[in-house]
Amino acid sequence: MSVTTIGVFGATGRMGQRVLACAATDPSLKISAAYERPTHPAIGKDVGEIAGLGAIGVPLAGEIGTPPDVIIDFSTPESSVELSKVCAERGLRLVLATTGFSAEQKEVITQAAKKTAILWAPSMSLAVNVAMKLVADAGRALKDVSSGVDVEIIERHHRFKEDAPSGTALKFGEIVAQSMGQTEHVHGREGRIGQRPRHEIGYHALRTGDNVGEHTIVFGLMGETLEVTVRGNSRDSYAQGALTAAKFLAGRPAGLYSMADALGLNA
Ligand SMILES: NC(=O)C1=CN([C@@H]2O[C@H](COP(=O)(O)OP(=O)(O)OC[C@H]3O[C@@H](n4cnc5c(N)ncnc54)[C@H](OP(=O)(O)O)[C@@H]3O)[C@@H](O)[C@H]2O)C=CC1
Ligand SMILES: O=C(O)C1=N[C@H](C(=O)O)C[C@H](O)C1
Repeated sequence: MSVTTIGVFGATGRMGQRVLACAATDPSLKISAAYERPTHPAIGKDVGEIAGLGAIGVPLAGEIGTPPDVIIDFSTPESSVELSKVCAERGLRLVLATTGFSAEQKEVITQAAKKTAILWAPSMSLAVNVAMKLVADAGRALKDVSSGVDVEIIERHHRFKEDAPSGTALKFGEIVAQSMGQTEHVHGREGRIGQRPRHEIGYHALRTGDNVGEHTIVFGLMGETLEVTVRGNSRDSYAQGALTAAKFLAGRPAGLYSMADALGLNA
């Protein structure tokens, strides 16, 4: 059996710890490194201890020393962008799961993927990526309904989330616009007086408690409503997806890959 070595960037965060925990039980993976910012108070401590797994012999590092086969990143937009530049310079493969990028930051990542293999997805979840296919199909089927179809996207996440709407909600909106042709993306309805125009997609973000992530795409027709909903029950859905992505990416040439590639959903 071939073994893929991974390094986890943002290792002490909510997602970083679940990635470490899931990887530790997978014999086809070896955790060889874990990173945080160089000034992080836990630098040098065993990351297994930090993640509640017991010691695994991997100290938390502030920089990339001997590189793993693939780095998995769940951190912040600023640190992810810097990481993508380092990966491009050193030819390191990167699973990039962070969300909340500006247009300029997205361009830096896109350029980095010309020099190394980057799998970039706002959701590593299998169910979410299958839902993306369903939503594209629904959009194509409903695009020409003469009385019009209104699309609104509702997402719910935990109170600690720092970006809104979620990267996944924005991706769902992109997919809907590609399949149906809406030209405007509207966030909330306050101050929007008058009837709803047809050419917009509405986004609504809720932040409550410890919700690990829910997305509902509402297609409102005259006389009926179609909704596609995905609910995360545990962060392990994203962590397992990121590990699948790392195994897929190992040994790949430079380029920008998606979760649909890793899951074989493009076939
Ligand atoms: N694609 C997907 O499937 C998913 C994506 N996400 C996204 O992943 C990101 C992280 O989420 P979550 O784990 O909840 O967030 P957390 O805030 O819990 O974790 C982020 C971690 O990144 C660390 N970090 C910050 N700066 C650096 C740096 N320069 N170098 C290394 N590490 C750094 C933080 O450290 P410190 O605390 O010191 O700042 C923290 O430990 C978010 O953008 C989220 O939206 C989340 C779930 C699923
Ligand atoms: O911050 C989170 O938690 C999540 N973020 C991602 C997003 O912004 O889409 C993915 C998932 O929904 C969890």
